[in-house]
Amino acid sequence: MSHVEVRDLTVVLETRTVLSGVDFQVRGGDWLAVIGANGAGKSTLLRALAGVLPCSGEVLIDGRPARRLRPRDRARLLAYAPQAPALPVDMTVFDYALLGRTPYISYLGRESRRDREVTASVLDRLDLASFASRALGHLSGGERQRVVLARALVQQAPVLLLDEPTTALDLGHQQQVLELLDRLRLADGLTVVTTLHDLSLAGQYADSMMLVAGGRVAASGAPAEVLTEKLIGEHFDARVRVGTGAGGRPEVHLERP
Ligand SMILES: Nc1ncnc2c1ncn2[C@@H]1O[C@H](COP(=O)(O)OP(=O)(O)OP(=O)(O)O)[C@@H](O)[C@H]1O
Repeated sequence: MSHVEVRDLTVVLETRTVLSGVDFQVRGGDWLAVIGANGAGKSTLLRALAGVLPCSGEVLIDGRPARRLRPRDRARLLAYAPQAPALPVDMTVFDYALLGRTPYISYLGRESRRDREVTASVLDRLDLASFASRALGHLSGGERQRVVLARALVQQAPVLLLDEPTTALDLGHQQQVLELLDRLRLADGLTVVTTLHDLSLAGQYADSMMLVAGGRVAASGAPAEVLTEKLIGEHFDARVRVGTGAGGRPEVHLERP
């Protein structure tokens, strides 16, 4: 299990400070849901954690500064699924997902039977086995989103960073993906950080939540501490009613003004 600690994370893009002084920790095997209004800085946070954006501050994985890791070692620890990456349209689903094995394949080497087995098994768990030889350009939005997630899972890293992993998915596939992540977390001790716009879903699955507003942490804690009518009203400019669902977890309902 890998513990993630972030200290004073700051990201400046062009001349704008998009994230400022962000501190948080995720215990190994826990699920943190990052929420916030459009433009709050959620994707930027995940990209900075994934090491694809320059940032200041510190990202520590099990106490080791991520910036000092070689890209290959970092990729074995952290897998990142962006929201809507540009995909090579002619590449097959299988070959794209297999790219997740890159950190395990030696330079100029070829993938092993195990690499192909891991890839096939993840595609199967995401209902993508029958798409394996299909070109990425010939997929629906939800199928593409599952393929991006598949590539991240194929990486078998102990920390998963997922940017809005369910936005394009139908209800059944949302449930399938979130349940799969939860099972992997419980069985393999994966540490999961997701951004999620669906606040009720976030509240159902996350151990802890962090509300980001204007590039800063506005609130963090257990789902019931973050999903309050007051905080949601203030930071999303939305009128909601927060009820209590299964297991005492908060459920957020939009109310007509
Ligand atoms: N290259 C850039 N240069 C300057 N500002 C940028 C750049 N990229 C993103 N931003 C700004 O940074 C802010 C945070 O963007 P980010 O994508 O992290 O938001 P988000 O919380 O993920 O939003 P959403 O919910 O809409 O996906 C936004 O105001 C965005 O316009």
